[in-house]
Amino acid sequence: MKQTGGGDDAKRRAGESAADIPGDGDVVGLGTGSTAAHAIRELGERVDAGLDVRGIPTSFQSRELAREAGIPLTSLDEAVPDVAIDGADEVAADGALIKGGGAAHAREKLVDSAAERFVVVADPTKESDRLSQPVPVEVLPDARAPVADAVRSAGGDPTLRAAERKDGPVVTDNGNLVLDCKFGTIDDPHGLARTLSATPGVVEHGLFVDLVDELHVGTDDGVDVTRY
Ligand SMILES: O=C(CO)[C@H](O)[C@H](O)COP(=O)(O)O
Repeated sequence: MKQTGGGDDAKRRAGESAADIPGDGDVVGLGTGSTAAHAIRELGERVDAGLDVRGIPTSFQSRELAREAGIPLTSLDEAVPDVAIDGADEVAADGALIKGGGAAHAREKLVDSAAERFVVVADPTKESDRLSQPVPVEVLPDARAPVADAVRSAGGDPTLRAAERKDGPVVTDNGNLVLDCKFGTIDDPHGLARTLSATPGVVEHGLFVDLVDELHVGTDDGVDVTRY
């Protein structure tokens, strides 16, 4: 069941709690979204105070934030992340996630799955018994129609994500489009993840299964930590 108690304070508590994790010498995957942004800003404060870390951003947004926060950057070509800190749109009881509300899930999955330890930061509104939010699917621009057909065949209802401040679709940092695919309650996230991954033209989908090591949920007065 969905929880109440969200809001920016809860997100900040979660982000600051996760920013406690990296130690000197660590490489940190920097997630995307408003909750991960709190972690990035807090990490920046710690870098200012002498912490020696390097960040690997998961999006244009997290790169900009990290630069502003003064976090030195590196890439997956140079280093393996010791820890990745990232947000989520929905977190199931077993730690399965839906991500991609910011259309950054392709690079997020790349960085988060490469990390030795993947830490999710969230507020209580993201928690759910079973996943039921639409699944964002990043597609090559030419693949929009065939992927939409494949999603329908898999029982989903795809909608091309529209941009809010321009006419036309959202274009990802990778130059692709996003289909938000409603499947209702997802009974078999592993099976659906396999089906989407095997569909030609799909760059990446927002189902993150068996990836999370730790969940930090900010509450009204603290942070609940779950380890998987
Ligand atoms: O997956 C994401 C971006 O692609 C974000 O992590 C997700 O949308 C959560 O965002 P927020 O912390 O702002 O609620």
